[in-house]
Amino acid sequence: MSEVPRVPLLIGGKLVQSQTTEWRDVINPATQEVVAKVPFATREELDLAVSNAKEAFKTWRNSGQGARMRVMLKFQELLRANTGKLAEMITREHGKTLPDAEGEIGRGLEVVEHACSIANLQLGEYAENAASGIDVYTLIQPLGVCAGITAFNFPVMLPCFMFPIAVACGNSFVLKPSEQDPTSSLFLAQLALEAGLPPGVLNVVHGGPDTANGLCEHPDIKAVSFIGSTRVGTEIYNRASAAGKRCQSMMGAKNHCVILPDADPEVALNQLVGAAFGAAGQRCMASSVAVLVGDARNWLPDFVERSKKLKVNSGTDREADLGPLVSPNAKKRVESLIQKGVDEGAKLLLDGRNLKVSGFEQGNFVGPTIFDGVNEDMTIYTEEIFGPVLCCVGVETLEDAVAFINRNPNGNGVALFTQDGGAARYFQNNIDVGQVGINVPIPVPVAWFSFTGSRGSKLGDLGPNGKQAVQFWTQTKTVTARWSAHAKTVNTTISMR
Ligand SMILES: O=CCC(=O)O
Repeated sequence: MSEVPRVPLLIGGKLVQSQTTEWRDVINPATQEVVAKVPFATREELDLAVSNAKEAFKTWRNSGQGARMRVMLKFQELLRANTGKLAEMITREHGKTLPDAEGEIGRGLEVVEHACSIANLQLGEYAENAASGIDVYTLIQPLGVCAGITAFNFPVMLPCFMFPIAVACGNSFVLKPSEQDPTSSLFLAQLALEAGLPPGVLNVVHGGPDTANGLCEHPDIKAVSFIGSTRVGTEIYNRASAAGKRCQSMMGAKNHCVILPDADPEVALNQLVGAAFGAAGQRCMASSVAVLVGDARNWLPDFVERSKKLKVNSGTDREADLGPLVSPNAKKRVESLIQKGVDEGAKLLLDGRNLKVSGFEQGNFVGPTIFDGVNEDMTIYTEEIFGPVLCCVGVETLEDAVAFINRNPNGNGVALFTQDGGAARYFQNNIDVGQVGINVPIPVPVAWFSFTGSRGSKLGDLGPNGKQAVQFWTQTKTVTARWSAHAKTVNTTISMR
């Protein structure tokens, strides 16, 4: 029997085997096969990663912008060339379908492409003669050693939401990917080093809560970015902030999709099927609540029929629409929330429990599940389910829909389907959610716009990507400078008098 591979750490440009005694199994969610073992790094290993990053920062911060952009250009090329290999790693450890994995890599790639133009993004301001003979200008400088802590659901895209812009700005970085699917995140970092990042500029340490807390409290780390659940994100934000660090936590959600009766049903229903059940609902931007306005409520039977047609199978089947959930625990949690929905009186229109997938009987599968008659007090509405479960709510008017959504504490994403421009304009103006889709079900912005989830879905001012990412990973230094006039100029001036 071949031995299960042990996932190394990446410290100072080298892959190193952890000396820890604490290892966890990395499990294929479709088969329960143990595909790797991941270490929970020791405190010494975490410190070593940070000290390597600190050392590397001394020279990397003064490297030319052109040099940093060329590394990113090479990195995007390597990411493209290795998409197939990365996608297989993601599907093996996360479970999502290969097309979903490739889609995720594409979204990560977009951020790397954005980082290729860092010289245009990291520009300061200059005022000549702000006062007579005095110039004022800003330097947009890197912070130092930065850290990223990422969730399991996008093991390539979420790290890409962090380190490419951070290192392109001149920082060094320590990444702690999810211990549930670490292999693709590590390989991603290796590609960045192969592209030309000097040793120590990007390091990877694996682990659990102790490692995350260690990064939040390490005196040599200046900023922490987190993407994951609200519970963990709040803890990370509080710890990192108390330790005096800049922190951004992008967290849980309950994303509503409003369908007006004037929408094109073919478009709206198909898009909602994908947005609610794609990636098995394990994404912070999944549509988890459908708000059906007026007669759009009559479309529910049609929606249920469309949802029944989705194919649930191992992510390696390219025809599959949904793969398994990430772990048996995740499946158990989602199934118990479904039961809670039934117990609390919601109407179960489609039940995805007790699904057996032929050839993958051990997989953590849950099929598309639809509830109608959901109200604001039900647990299936108040909790983020993170599974393929859609809650449906009926309201009379668009104004009712907006009021209903604005009462929800989360503010990650929202969508509206309509053919009425005035309604769309009213909606975008009045909805209190940071990312709005108009006839677009999952409004994750392209990488040159920032990820602007809001309210309960976010802690910290600045989001990943776009201009906000550059602000997050840099500090502005303002210089007020007076130089006495050049001697020759002085003489000329005097002689002209
Ligand atoms: O998980 C967070 C991001 C997304 O859903 O695309």
